[in-house]
Amino acid sequence: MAAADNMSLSAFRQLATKIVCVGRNYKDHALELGNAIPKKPMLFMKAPNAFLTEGEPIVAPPGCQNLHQEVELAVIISKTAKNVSKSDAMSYVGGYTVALDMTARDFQDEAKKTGGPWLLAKAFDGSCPVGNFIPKSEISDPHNEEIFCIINGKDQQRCRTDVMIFDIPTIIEYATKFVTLQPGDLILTGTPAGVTKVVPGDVIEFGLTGKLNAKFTVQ
Ligand SMILES: CC(=O)CC(=O)C(=O)O
Ligand SMILES: [Mg+2]
Repeated sequence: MAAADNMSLSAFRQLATKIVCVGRNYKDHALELGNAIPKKPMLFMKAPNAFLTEGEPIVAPPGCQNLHQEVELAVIISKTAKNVSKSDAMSYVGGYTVALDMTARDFQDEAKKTGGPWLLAKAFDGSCPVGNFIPKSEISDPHNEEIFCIINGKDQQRCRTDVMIFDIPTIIEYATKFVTLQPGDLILTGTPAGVTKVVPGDVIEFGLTGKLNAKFTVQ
């Protein structure tokens, strides 16, 4: 059995060396922020210092005035993956979770203007709250699920995963040409429309309909 199959959330969190994130993978979200639709997967990275699990508060990075939530289906890698073909890609998946790609939107807007990197906007400590581990066997088709995000009891994001622009095999094939993925690494597959500013006291619930619910509070 591969290393990350059937493991607990805390085990994969300990193994993970990185979180690879796909940007602009849902047309409606790219358009809501005035971005072009990408022709190939747009990748950036967070480090394990970004992980938050339930019970830990979401905290904006110093100086951020516009913190946004982005709910995303996350894929957990089960074995070392380098130059993986699309046809083999799903055998490298050990399970799933749902995560928030917390984004300091003001820092990101500034970086976009100056051509600077997104590190402070996307990879600050605690920028990746994650839900529980969902074993691969519980999801027969990750492109036929619904992700949701509810803020203070109100639906904020809800979308089926079949509309993602680049599917999971395409993302794994593309990413592993450049970056070796290790067991426990996460791929965040991008967010649909509905990102918004969150402030201290907000309660963010998110998950995969019928399969996962997670709840975090902004401090
Ligand atoms: C514009 C973004 O912040 C890209 C991103 O993270 C996404 O999920 O899309
Ligand atoms: Mg994102």
